[in-house]
This record gives sequence, structure tokens and C-alpha cells, in this order.
Amino acid sequence: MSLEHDALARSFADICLKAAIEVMDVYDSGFVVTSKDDRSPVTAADTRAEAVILEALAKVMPGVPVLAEESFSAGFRPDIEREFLLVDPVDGTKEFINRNGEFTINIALISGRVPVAGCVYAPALKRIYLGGRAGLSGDAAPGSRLDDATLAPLKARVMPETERVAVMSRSHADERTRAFALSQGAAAAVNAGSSLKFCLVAEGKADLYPRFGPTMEWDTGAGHAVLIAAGGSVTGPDGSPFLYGKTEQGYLNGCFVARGRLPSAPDSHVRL
Ligand SMILES: Nc1ncnc2c1ncn2[C@@H]1O[C@H](COP(=O)(O)O)[C@@H](OP(=O)(O)O)[C@H]1O
Ligand SMILES: [Mg+2]
Repeated sequence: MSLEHDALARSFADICLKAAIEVMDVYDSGFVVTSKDDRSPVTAADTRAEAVILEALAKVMPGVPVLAEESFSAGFRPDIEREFLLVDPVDGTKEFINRNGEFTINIALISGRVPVAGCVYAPALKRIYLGGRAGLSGDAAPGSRLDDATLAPLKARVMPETERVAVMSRSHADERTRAFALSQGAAAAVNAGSSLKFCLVAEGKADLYPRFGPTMEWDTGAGHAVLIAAGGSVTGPDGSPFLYGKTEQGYLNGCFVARGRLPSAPDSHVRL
């Protein structure tokens, strides 16, 4: 089962690398920004990349329901089962529009309400992160195949007692988030767009990522998979489990805190 999740993360990575061709074509050639019903911005990159991802996922995991950002915005409501896929074709759309490179392509598998495999790919930065049983990261160009030679194990660092580094949203940070980070011993803050924040914790460049502003399940599933594979965790601010498949609340996440390795945590993690 665990090996299967590593293999799945790899197929998600290949799908992200393929979808990145569409994303970067739009990014490099200029684009029109339109507003969705919820007034969030969208470009042709989101819809074109999502089409590529959905077609590929239907071959890799036929019959598994997919909750994807643009299809959801268009009104599609899949019947969520114990296993389902989450897709965010361009997370960090504001960063995409601002052309700072901090946007990602995200695919995750949820099983029993927790992420078990995921891939986060930042095509402009050419960085890829995989989470299955193990975490991996490396450099990869849009349109390329995943190359083992460029991948290295991903390990979150043990949270230091002092001088912790917090990473927060570049476009949606607020005072409550900053106050919480301070209360958790953060001595420095970094800002980043998209699910890259989970990846910064996963690679030991930050210790915590508090999020009190709204996010959707497809924004967090893949980054969450990467982080737990690297030995970190995601919980509610009170330590409660952070679960997926929240149909009754329209797949809107509550507040959460992503953390690196806890001082007492064993080297390997246990999944539900
Ligand atoms: N008011 C709101 N309601 C729901 N989600 C919101 C939101 N404001 C921001 N987000 C989510 O936050 C994501 C961006 O996070 P960040 O600020 O960390 O980059 C957005 O992803 P998209 O860019 O895919 O739309 C969006 O889903
Ligand atoms: Mg998103």
C-alpha cells in the first residue's frame, strides 16, 4: 500500500510536468485575467492545465472522484467517496498574475479523510515536491519526465526551541496569523505564495506555516501530503486533526498550522 503511494506521487509528478506546458505557455505569452463568481481571478492557464490533469488522472485512477478547482467553480459536484483526488491547476493565481513565480500545480489523493500521496510543482521555479510514504524534491523543467537523478529525500527539520521561522501567505496574511506565529516562538517570517509554504516547511527552510485566512481543500491537499511525508504535520490551531472531504462546508478548510518535525516525533510517521 505504501509503495503504491510513492508510485502514485510519481505519476502525479509526471502529470504536473505535462500540465506545466499549458501553464507556462500562458505565463510566457501574456494573458487576460477574468473574475470567477467568487471574484477570485482566473486565467486560461487554470482551465487549460486542469483539462490536461483530468484527462491524465482518468487513465491513472479511473473511477476515482476528482474535486478540481475550475470544475467546481463551473458547478460540477463529484460524489466524494473514501478515496478522492484533489486538483488545483494553478494555486497562487495572484502570484501568477504578479509574475513572481510563486505558483504551483497540485494533485493529491485523499484516503480516509487524510492525504496519502501528492505532488506540488512550481513550474516557473522548476522545483518539484513529492509526498507518498517518503518525501522527495528536485529540479524539473516543464514538459520533462521525472528524473530520479535530480531527486533528493525531503526531510523537515526538528523545530528549534527558539529562533523559529514562520512562513505566511504573501497575498493573504493577516494580523491574527502574525500574532499566532509570534506566540509560537517565531523569530523570523518569510512570505511565499501558494502551496510552496508547505514545501518550505517540508524542506526545513521554515518551521511553521499558520493559516487563519480561508483556503479550499484543493489548495492544501498536495502540500499537506508532501509535508507529512517529510515528517511534519498539519493540525487545527488547537491540535485537532485536519481532515478532508468536508462536503457539508463546501470543501472550505478551517484554520490550520503546518509544522516541521516535532522534537519528540519519531523518524518515521504513521498514517491513519
Ligand atoms: N476569501 C477566500 N475564500 C476562499 N479561498 C481563498 C480566499 N482567499 C484566498 N483563498 C485561497 O488561498 C489561495 C492562495 O493562497 P496564498 O495566499 O497562500 O497563495 C487561493 O488559491 P488560488 O490561487 O488557487 O485561487 C484561494 O483558494
Ligand atoms: Mg488554490
